[in-house]
Amino acid sequence: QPPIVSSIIPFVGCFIQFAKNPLALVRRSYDQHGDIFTLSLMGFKMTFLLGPEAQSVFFRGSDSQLSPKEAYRFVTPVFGKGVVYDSETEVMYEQLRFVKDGLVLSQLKKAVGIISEEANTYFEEKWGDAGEIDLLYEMNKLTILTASRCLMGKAINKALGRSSELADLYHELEEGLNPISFFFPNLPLPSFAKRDRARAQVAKIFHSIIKDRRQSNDETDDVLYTLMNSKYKDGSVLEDEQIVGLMIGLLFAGQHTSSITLTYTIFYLLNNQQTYMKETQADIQRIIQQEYNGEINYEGLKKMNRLETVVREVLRMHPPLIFLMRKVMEPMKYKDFDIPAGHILAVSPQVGMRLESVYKNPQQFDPKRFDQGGEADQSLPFSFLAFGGGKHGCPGENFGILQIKTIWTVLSQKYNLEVGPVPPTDFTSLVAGPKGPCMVKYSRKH
Ligand code: HEM
Repeated sequence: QPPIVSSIIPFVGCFIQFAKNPLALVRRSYDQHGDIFTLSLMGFKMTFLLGPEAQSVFFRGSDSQLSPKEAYRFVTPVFGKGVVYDSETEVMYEQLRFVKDGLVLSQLKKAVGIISEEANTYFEEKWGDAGEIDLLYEMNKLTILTASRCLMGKAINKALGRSSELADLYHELEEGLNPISFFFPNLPLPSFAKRDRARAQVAKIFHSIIKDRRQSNDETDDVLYTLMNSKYKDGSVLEDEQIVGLMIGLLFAGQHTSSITLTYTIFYLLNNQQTYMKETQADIQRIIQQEYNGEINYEGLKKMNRLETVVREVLRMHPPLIFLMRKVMEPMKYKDFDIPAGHILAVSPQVGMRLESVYKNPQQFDPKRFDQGGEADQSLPFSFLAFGGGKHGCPGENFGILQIKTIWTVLSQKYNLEVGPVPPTDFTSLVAGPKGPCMVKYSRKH
């Protein structure tokens, strides 16, 4: 069996160190034991695989051997019953297929127009000419608007009325899913009760949108339309409850991950004025302004290579999902080690992408490593982990990156920003982002 990281307290094991600073513990254990080791946490055995070779075992495993469902069941209070990880494996695959069908290229192309329109309106209405804001909070509010409009059309703005309501409800959903909920999903915590109330309210709003769509015979071709018209292999359609759960799950998966990455991207760009900021803005001028006459579109954004490499480097250094997990269903082997059924198998994008053996000078922000022909092109498969990999790799990768690029393009053409140094990361929440508040001064460009 893999080496067990020693601890003095039986049962509790390394839990206290893990809860305080999980990444330091994982990194220390890697330095001591190498690419596979087990942490004992409140009776759970969590076996970590680190480095591309070990990580490939995680991503190449079949679902019957390495189950994401069994590891992620704790999200059910948010996603809902019968949705993705709470459904039979075959049904889960089909639901994930519907999601992928909803995020095809034609949808992404439309999304750029929607996102830039929403972002423009948001800045005009909320920001005005000058002021100071908490960037992370603002990007959260904005991305939930842009993403929900892309998923279910203008009806969401009408249904919400007040633009911050959905963001507030989502905040409560997120507060109710912290790392503790993985170990104790049913504790009677106040944040869990709040989470359940928030879920019921979000579900009510989404149900009303589905009902309106049906009654008005609206055939707007978006993700909601795709879900409403998808059929399982047996010919049945999704129940409304499942559609609602998938929409909640998609927004949940995509919102904080994107807004955190966007916030860090802005901090890194502004902290690298003479290099990456200059290059990125020159690209906006050359591509968006000159080539496309100021129109922000999919083709133009795709050509903005420097911005893309900045976003990828931000994701390497600050992946919002710091641990990915599967439950071992059948005993398996890695090198000479037997991993027994029942262990939770984990990879850590945060630790794994800062290994010196994988990326040179891993603590240094260097987007050029993602240039064509650069260092990252020669790296082994499963070196870049921010979007996971294998059959459960993120289906929202292109959408997420496009959303970040679009919002930055709108924002940076409108305002000058003044920011402090890049904030440290808060690792206590399930989705790890900059420690707030992230105060930023802005003034309109003339
Ligand atoms: C910067 C933004 C994003 C990051 C860093 C990110 C990261 C990830 C990662 C690491 C996984 C793999 C989880 C695992 O293997 O256990 C994942 C899965 C997933 N993501 Fe994303 N994501 C982002 C944006 C989005 C967006 C915008 C959407 C939807 C529109 C989305 C939907 C999903 C879904 C549905 C899954 C589950 C896939 C499966 O289990 O097969 N993500 N994401």
